[in-house]
Amino acid sequence: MAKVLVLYYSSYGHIETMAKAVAEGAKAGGAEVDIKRVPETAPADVAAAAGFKTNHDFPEAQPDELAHYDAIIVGAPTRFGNMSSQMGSFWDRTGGLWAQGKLIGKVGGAFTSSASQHGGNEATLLSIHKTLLHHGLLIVGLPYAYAGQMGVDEVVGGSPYGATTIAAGDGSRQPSERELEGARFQGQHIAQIAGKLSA
Ligand SMILES: Cc1cc2nc3c(=O)[nH]c(=O)nc-3n(C[C@H](O)[C@H](O)[C@H](O)COP(=O)(O)O)c2cc1C
Repeated sequence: MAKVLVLYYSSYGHIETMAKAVAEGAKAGGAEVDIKRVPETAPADVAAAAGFKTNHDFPEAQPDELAHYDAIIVGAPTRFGNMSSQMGSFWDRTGGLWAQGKLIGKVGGAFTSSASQHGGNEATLLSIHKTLLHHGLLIVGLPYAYAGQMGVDEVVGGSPYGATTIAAGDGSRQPSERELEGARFQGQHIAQIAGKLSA
């Protein structure tokens, strides 16, 4: 059975909701799944002023734990077209793992959230992909087999680079069922591939 880690950061809960859906899909794909978050790095006064979440459903990850998994699926909100600095800061602590090649050959994926439909969500996914590639992970996105990413009948996230959701400028929009289904699809797809590679 493949072991999958869903590793996320979320200021307002959108990515946390997506992380749960990714994990549901990975479980359906036959994997043993953990969900962990990376630590908040914003100063407490900045986090409070911006209304960042302080109650979290999942424990903090430690960099060394990444080596225990067959697949790592990373979720972080879009910040000026990049992964959030909290997630980047976590990966900045993985130099030791990189030096030992501990993550080479594992399966990786990315999902994100952005305020607007074209606010840089694909660029954010690629920013996560770059980090995973430097560590030697094999990148898996959200294939067009998930047809819910197509169509223009409603606002919908999702791209071949990974699952996404659109939060709106004030954060009022929550992940739609179609976006959550994309997250589940990506989780299941990655778990199935990791299962084959680790068999
Ligand atoms: C400093 C900062 C920069 C942001 N940059 C972008 C951006 O470039 N494009 C965009 O669409 N949304 C941007 N956003 C909105 C976030 O992506 C949005 O709050 C997030 O996706 C919500 O996910 P969360 O609830 O998991 O934190 C930014 C938010 C902050 C606080």
